[in-house]
Amino acid sequence: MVDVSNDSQSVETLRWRDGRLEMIDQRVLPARFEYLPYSSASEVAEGIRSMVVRGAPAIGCAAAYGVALESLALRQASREAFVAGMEKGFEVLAASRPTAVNLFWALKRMREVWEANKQGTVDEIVDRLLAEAHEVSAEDVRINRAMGAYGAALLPDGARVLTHCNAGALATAGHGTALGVFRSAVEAGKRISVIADETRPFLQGARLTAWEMVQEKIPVTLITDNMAGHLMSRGEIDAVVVGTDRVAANGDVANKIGTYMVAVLAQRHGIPFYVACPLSTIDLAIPDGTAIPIEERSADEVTGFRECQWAAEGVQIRNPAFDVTPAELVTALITEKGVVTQPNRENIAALFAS
Ligand SMILES: CSC[C@H]1O[C@H](OP(=O)(O)O)[C@H](O)[C@@H]1O
Repeated sequence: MVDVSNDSQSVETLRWRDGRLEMIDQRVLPARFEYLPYSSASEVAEGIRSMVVRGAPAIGCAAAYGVALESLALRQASREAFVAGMEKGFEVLAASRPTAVNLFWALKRMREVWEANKQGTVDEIVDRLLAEAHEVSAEDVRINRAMGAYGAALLPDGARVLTHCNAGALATAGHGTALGVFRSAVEAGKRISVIADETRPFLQGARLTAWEMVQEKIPVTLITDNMAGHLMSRGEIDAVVVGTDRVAANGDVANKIGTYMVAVLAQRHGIPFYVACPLSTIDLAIPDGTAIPIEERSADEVTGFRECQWAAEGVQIRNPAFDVTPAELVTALITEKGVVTQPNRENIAALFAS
């Protein structure tokens, strides 16, 4: 049992140690808890692509550090090689995964710092980029706590809340988005219990959400993905809270594959379906969910898990990693600026204007 049950924060998904980034290897949790070291943009990009780190906000934080690491790695290069290397670093990070908009939000933010400082000395550039990367992560935790407080107010004492995938501390720089709502509810004295979908094929629910909740002694029950409807029909689920990877301007929500099914079932049973959504995950440039790029991952994530392969040889495989829940199925978006009920183009735009 790893001791993460301290008062100040949940598990530290990413950390800066001795001039390099370290990230928890989420591919091997809960069997092993270990940090892997990163010293360049390309290494971080591979960590994002292979899901050492995953979850929209965590991906954004990792990418921000990837840019800062690249400037450190190029410190001794000629000015021309430094600039060329930095551009390559932005490019390789942007190509790591397509759906989570936080990746592109973070890279845009780091590029603004790069453009504003690239006439300065290399040391000045490195310092400014690293300071911004630290701020992206520190801000993420503050945002998650603000969002958590708004979300906690929506949950009645004793609520049994279903979540899908992992939108926890492991998907962020800390506290979590959907799981941040649960943490904030518990901090507010509410006796909520969590029902976690295992979330095939990468099993973020069984491996990550269950682990986070057990570590912090928040009651959690694991179910397979095909059980949610049955529990809802038996009145055993009071609310659903999930995270998101990208929300379109009209409120359509991209999230882990299987979320759409949960949303349809929730509507069928009159159960509120909430999406914990930092503003950094809303993409106003995308008009609706049909324009959100859906990542298709490798077949071997479906055919088995590590050494254990169960699918018939030669079978065709699909592995879309996300799906889109139409805005009309979303009861409310929970953001750091408040709760947006029945999200639509107008009230989302108003969020940014407020
Ligand atoms: C708080 S964002 C978490 C979000 O990211 C997950 O996807 P992945 O594990 O593939 O990065 C999933 O969609 C979660 O809801």
